[in-house]
Amino acid sequence: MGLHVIQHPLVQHKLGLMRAEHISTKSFRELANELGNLLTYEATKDMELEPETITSWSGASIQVQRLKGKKITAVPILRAGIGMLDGMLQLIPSAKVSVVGLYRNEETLEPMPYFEKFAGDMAERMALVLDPMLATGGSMVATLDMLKKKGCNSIRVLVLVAAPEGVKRVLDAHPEVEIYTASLDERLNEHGYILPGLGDAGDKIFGTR
Ligand SMILES: O=P(O)(O)OC[C@H]1O[C@H](OP(=O)(O)OP(=O)(O)O)[C@H](O)[C@@H]1O
Ligand SMILES: O=c1cc[nH]c(=O)[nH]1
Ligand SMILES: [Mg+2]
Repeated sequence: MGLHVIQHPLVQHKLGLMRAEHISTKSFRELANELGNLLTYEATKDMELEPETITSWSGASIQVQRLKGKKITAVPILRAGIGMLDGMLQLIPSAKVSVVGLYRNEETLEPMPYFEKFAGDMAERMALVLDPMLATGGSMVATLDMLKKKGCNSIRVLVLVAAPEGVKRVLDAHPEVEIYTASLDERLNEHGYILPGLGDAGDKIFGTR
């Protein structure tokens, strides 16, 4: 499938609130987490279940469903991806967290790696990569390259806003990856910012603008 643009009304409403010019740090941060939660819900819709027999409250033996298969690691890309992490962990509280640190060189727009710390057994895990912005796609492709080097081959990407340029770059380099986003925006401006976009998501989440 490749790209999934989530049209759920709550997702679209919350993203619309985030686009306002004078949004506060508090509101932007809350909404990033709420959308992290809703995108996680959508991105895990097809997870496999397996039946298990348990003793229920009445003492009867009943069959229930439990999640089967791969363990999960959340992969927030520093800094801005941290803004979606709590929302994801509300739904998957037992997920391990692997952290990748990258910033974009403002002149060249190339990703500059500065940190990585992965969970164990990456080959056995499904990675849910978190970053509010998929712009040129450089940071995301660098992250996916790092994940694959660790043996991780089941990867889903969760971004609040995606530019067509970034989607193409990611899917050209990693065609099997699924991208979940609240919006496929119009384009990048001459500085590599997404239009209409959200502005600098990291600065808005951390209050450093
Ligand atoms: O698709 P790209 O062109 O690579 O741009 C997207 C990246 O840029 C932003 O991070 P930034 O470099 O601003 O770092 P920050 O999260 O620390 O603010 C954003 O959070 C992505 O990681
Ligand atoms: O629009 C953009 C592009 C990259 N990083 C951001 O925070 N915003
Ligand atoms: Mg930033």
